[in-house]
Amino acid sequence: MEGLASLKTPFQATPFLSSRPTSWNPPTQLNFCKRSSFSTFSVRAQVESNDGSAAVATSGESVAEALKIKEWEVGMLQNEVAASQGIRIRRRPPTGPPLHYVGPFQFRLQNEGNTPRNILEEIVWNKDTEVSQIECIIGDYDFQLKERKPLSVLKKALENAPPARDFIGALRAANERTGLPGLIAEVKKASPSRGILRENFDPVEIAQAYEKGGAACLSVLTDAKYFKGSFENLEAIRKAGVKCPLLCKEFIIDAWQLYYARTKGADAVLLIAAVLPDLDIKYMVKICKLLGLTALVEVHDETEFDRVLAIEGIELIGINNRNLETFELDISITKKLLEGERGKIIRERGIIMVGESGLFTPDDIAYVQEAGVKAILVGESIVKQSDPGKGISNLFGKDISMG
Ligand SMILES: O=C(O)c1ccccc1NCC(=O)[C@H](O)[C@H](O)COP(=O)(O)O
Repeated sequence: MEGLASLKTPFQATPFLSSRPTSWNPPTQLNFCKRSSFSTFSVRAQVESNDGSAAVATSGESVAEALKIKEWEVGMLQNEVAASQGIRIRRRPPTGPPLHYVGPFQFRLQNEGNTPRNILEEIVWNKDTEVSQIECIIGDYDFQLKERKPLSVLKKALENAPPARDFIGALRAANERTGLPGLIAEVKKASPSRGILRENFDPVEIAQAYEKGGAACLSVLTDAKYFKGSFENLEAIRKAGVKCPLLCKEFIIDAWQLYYARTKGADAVLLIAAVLPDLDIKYMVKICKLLGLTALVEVHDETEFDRVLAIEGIELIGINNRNLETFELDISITKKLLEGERGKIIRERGIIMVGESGLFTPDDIAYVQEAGVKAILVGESIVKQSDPGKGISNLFGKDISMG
């Protein structure tokens, strides 16, 4: 550990939040990352030291470091805002910014708090790295979003995107046609809680089987690292002529992802209240409306549900029966959240409720329908079947296809 002290830069970010410590905790671990590809600016950056004195950085390296410090500060502010709304998921690791470079490696001294507290937090931290395209090795995984394009380029690409289709309309129509909750059938190869769900995974074939089997809409996993999904899958399903509207099942943390999803043919996106502060949800719901995307806002407990109900303009809310921090499944969560005053508000506003996760039998469907959902999101129980279309009739206990 002694040797690590010599890696410390004399300059650190000026603390701007009263609750934040003015210096880093003692390092417990050394993290090696591939050096990020900051361009070397010839501008001057001002960085303040712990004692408040300012220093001017002229080299590209120091500017890059100053930028990273600022980026880290923004992340910490996001964590504080989220925590004040009862959000347990921290947007970024609470470690200090990188402190030194040696050769092609960037050294970062880590605090004990740098370990994600649960799988959802790990996914979010990974997504933050992916989306901001900081090339980095996380464990043995070296990922970079292949197609990070500036927003101006994405906006241009929107002109050629296939038109957005009516996701809620499709769910309502299915519900009216069958008298059962409209099905959002999930195209998912793997998940953190269940591992590989289907070895022989052909997304287009599965999507077509779901459509034929009576699904109203599809949910397509696009996260690569934890779900073995991709935007190529989403695009391929859309291009294959599947008519069911498509939900891009992604961990959205940045509005850029909404534009990206739309250019790839998504009709709807998932916004997770356990991850996104209120202001982000409000802002993203507005962008979704501008893009013609439907926002499915997902909650898991009363606090999240009340936060979402306080936001105007939300038309589709999912109750996830799976606790994404512990993987625990309990379909009575749907019933619990829809009882009493909250259920009344939902009915008055005509919001469509979606029961998500852990639905395997006709009894499960009847239970959540009785609780008040007009739609369900189902993955495991149907994607694992050799014929996923047949999986749908098994799930409902009858054939719900159009015939
Ligand atoms: O399913 C997981 O392991 C998981 C872990 C962390 C974040 C999200 C996760 N799942 C997303 C979902 O909730 C499901 O894919 C979806 O609701 C379908 O659930 P199921 O029918 O139980 O496959």
